[in-house]
Amino acid sequence: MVAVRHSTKLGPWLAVASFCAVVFPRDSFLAPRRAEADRGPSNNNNGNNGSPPKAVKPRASSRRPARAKDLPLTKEGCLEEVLAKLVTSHVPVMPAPEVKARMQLLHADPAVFLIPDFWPKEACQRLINAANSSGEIRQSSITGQGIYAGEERQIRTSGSVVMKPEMARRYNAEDLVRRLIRDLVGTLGVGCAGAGQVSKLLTSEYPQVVRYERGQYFTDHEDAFAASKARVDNYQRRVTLLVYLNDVEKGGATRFPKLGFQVKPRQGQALLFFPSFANGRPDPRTLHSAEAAEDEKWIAQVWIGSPMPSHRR
Ligand SMILES: O=C(O)CCC(=O)C(=O)O
Ligand SMILES: [Fe+2]
Repeated sequence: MVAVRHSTKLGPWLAVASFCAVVFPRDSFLAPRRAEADRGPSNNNNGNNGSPPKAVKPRASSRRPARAKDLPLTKEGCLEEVLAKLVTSHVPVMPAPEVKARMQLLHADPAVFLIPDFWPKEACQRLINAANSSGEIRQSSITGQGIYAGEERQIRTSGSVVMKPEMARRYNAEDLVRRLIRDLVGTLGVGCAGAGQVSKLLTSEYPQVVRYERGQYFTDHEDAFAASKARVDNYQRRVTLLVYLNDVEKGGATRFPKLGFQVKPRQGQALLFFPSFANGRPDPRTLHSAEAAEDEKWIAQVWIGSPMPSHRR
């Protein structure tokens, strides 16, 4: 198995607040630490038992909680039940009612949510413009055990810019970066531990903006760190949020080969899933990839993490 590291500086953008509706990232940071994965593509590179992943068509908004097609758990397919289970299995998610009404359940166990119209088109375009005008987009970083210089290009060929505060400020995107965290915590209620309380243990890595030019891709990988690595660093990724910043007509789908579906990028849509269990072990079912883009693709991406349970003080 190839071991992969995503290289992203960690910063406590996620301020801890009493009420999840009013959470903003902090401007001052604790000493940044490296968040590196040595967990990489597991064994499955070619989809689900050789059959091509099915496209997932976004559904129209509905006041009723959404149900995923082909749910592996027929009795647990209801959005409410999936949210209830997440509290103990992975991380609590308590979306605001108007968001919950729009949330689509793409997969029940493990939970994968799609939120159409998470961000307005104008905000998406502004973040693309900020990343573009920064001139700081570099080969997306992956280094790790067993990977030699140059090999990372075979695993991930996209370009990224890490939206650190000074960068966001310089390119007029500070409000958007703050909004990304605020929406993730305040609107989607990630980490809300009941009665509006946000877990004090969660922190956010610096958001990244990623560009895939024609032919660029990211092969099968897990976002969580190997448990051994997470224990040493006392940090594990708990939540992945991807916001698709543009419509991508051809290529660029996010694929979940073990779950048998893929998501076509639509501007403003968000994809939410949980790369590790509550006990800090990676959830290998969340293996995913970005298929090669034909049309240019832009995403914003943010990881929320926490200390490993046994290290909690
Ligand atoms: O671009 C995508 O669709 C997936 C990106 C991803 O998995 C990542 O950045 O970790
Ligand atoms: Fe990923």
